[in-house]
Amino acid sequence: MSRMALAAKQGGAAGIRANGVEDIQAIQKTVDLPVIGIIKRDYEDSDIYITATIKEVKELLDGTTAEIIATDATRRVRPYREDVGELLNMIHGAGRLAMADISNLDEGIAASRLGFDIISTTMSGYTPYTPPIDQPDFDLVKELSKRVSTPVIMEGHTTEPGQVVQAFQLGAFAAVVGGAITRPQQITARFTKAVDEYRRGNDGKEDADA
Ligand SMILES: CC(=O)N[C@H](C=O)[C@@H](O)[C@H](O)[C@H](O)COP(=O)(O)O
Repeated sequence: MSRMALAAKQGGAAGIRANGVEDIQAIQKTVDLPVIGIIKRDYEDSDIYITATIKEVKELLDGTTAEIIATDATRRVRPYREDVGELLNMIHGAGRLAMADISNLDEGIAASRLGFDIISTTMSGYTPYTPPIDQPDFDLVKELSKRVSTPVIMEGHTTEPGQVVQAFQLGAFAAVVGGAITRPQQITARFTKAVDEYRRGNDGKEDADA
């Protein structure tokens, strides 16, 4: 992951969002970009998995110097019924910035009021009450940017550079791009899917002409 981060820096990225203490440490040794740190961990009593509890916040604070800590700030019940405000206070108490991963406008406004420093559209399409999407949630970026003074980050489902430009046009402060940069399997599948669709549409005729 540190080499991925270096490649992203060489490509002009302004920051890195990374998962896990070990990877973040390696990334911070390799690049001098600001880091958004998260820990993804599953819990049995909750669907929340991005920096879900105080434990993960503590691990990130103790184990890394990530400038920003992101946590799921959706309205879903947290593991052990913890309060997101507690996680926020811990992050601020350690002098770091807190980023709220939300899925809709209400959650974004609530996170901004609670004192989060950054609101991100990360969870749109992933909560049971938001429709599945195959492109960034531009409406959410636009509405949030109008309604909160907190910086808004567009994150999730980005596949094209033009979508990042669109985010800025709609008022975003920044964009986090994941799989389109870091997941070769996902990138390859976009190409093979396009070819498969073409072949199906032509009923295999292009093979006959070849
Ligand atoms: C929902 C969830 O777990 N999102 C995660 C958040 O850290 C990552 O797996 C995503 O890669 C990231 O949000 C960027 O999104 P995309 O890879 O679509 O550009």
